Amino acid sequence: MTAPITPAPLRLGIAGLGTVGIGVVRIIQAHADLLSARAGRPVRITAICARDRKKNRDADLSGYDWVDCATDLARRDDVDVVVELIGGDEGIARQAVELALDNGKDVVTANKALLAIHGQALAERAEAKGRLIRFEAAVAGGIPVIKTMTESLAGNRIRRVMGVMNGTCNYILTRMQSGGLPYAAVFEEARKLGYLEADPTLDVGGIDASHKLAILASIAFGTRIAFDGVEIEGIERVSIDDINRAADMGYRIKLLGVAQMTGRGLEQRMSPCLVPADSPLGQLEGGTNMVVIEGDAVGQIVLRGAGAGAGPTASAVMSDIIEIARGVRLPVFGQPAGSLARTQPARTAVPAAYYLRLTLADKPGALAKVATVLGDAGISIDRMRQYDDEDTGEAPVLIVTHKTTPDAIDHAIETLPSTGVLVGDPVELRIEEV
Ligand SMILES: NC(=O)C1=CN([C@@H]2O[C@H](COP(=O)(O)OP(=O)(O)OC[C@H]3O[C@@H](n4cnc5c(N)ncnc54)[C@H](OP(=O)(O)O)[C@@H]3O)[C@@H](O)[C@H]2O)C=CC1
Ligand SMILES: N[C@@H](CCO)C(=O)O
Repeated sequence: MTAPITPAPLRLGIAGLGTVGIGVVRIIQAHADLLSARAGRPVRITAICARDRKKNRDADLSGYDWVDCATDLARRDDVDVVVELIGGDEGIARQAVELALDNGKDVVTANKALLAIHGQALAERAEAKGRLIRFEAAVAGGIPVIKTMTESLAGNRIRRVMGVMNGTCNYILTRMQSGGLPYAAVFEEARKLGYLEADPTLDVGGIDASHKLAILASIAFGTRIAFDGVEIEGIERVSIDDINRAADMGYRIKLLGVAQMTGRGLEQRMSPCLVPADSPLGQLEGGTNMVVIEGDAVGQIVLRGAGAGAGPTASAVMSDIIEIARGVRLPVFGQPAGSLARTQPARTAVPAAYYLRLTLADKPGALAKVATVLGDAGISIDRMRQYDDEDTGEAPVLIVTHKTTPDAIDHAIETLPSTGVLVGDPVELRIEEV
């Protein structure tokens, strides 16, 4: 009698044993049988790598070979897939990924920065070598948005992709609202909770979310990743006054990414926007992410879930590993890299309503002068509220416009100081239809 043939295991080399890396190790250790059944073959870690070998990682790593340099994983014969969980768009992460592809290994990564900057070159490299790069965890953590777009929605022409893709910013904005706290205080709170990236500008400056948006736009529109084409504004200038006054008008402020293809080119913008408080995006609390995809056949899809953290992010990494173990082989961005179109970046021209917060000198005719500037720019006022000046001699005024163009708003903002009635700079935020 012949013994049953055991399928060859898929052998992993894991580079990076931090939040996500250890999360992956834990899932593989806890669910070995389940993974094997679903993948059709065992999934094994053969070698691991991090910076500090002596660090207590609260996990049993004794069964795996330790290598001192991540590129060594890419050189090993007993590694089929290099799982890059170090981070950063340059340095060792990039070297390990490139070497892995060159040495005939597939790559799984959660590294949105690397993909946003070098995604096209890496995809071409992978395809030239007949290898894969999978990156479900790179966008919106545990939310399965990459597979949804490349597989489930492959029959659609995508009209628009938008969403909240940075949990830290959403935490800060919702916490400012719930606690009535200023930005600086909540920023400090987020730092103490360990929510901020080592370089916090990546979060609050909107860069991390823009990396993710650029990746989604490439898949959605069949275009080469164009991170440079994202118009980026972070949340640093969002004040507690804006949070409160937007709430008065029935809105929430979110760091919102929007990508859509227009006749003029690809619009990609990441900026604080107002959304209706009762909309799914408006109700998104804390570190949760949400991605909204609009396809011509399917209509609107809303995906919501944890955008970060060991479990959710490792869950997404595992989905890629199982996909490779099953033998599913898809082009990196959903179609061959050579067929991805070059695009022109296009500045947003889609009309929207706008929120304007102005502080005026509290004197006769001040409001009339503002109304004249707006009228001359072709901007019609929908709603307006003047707040108590508390004897300061100043009048805080909030205006919600009817839909108008970004050019008209820019023109009005440039012209308003010439009225001589403005105290400080006006604040202008787009109100996004969702
Ligand atoms: N944390 C999250 O929730 C999410 C993270 N990601 C992405 O996942 C990736 C990993 O993130 P995360 O786990 O949070 O990061 P961590 O900072 O927690 O872990 C990074 C790991 O990389 C190791 N490392 C750093 N430099 C080197 C080096 N030169 N050689 C070998 N190893 C090195 C570190 O080693 P040591 O431990 O010894 O210092 C550490 O184990 C990043 O690309 C991140 O953007 C994506 C979605 C969510
Ligand atoms: N800094 C990121 C981590 C997940 O990508 C966030 O806050 O969403």
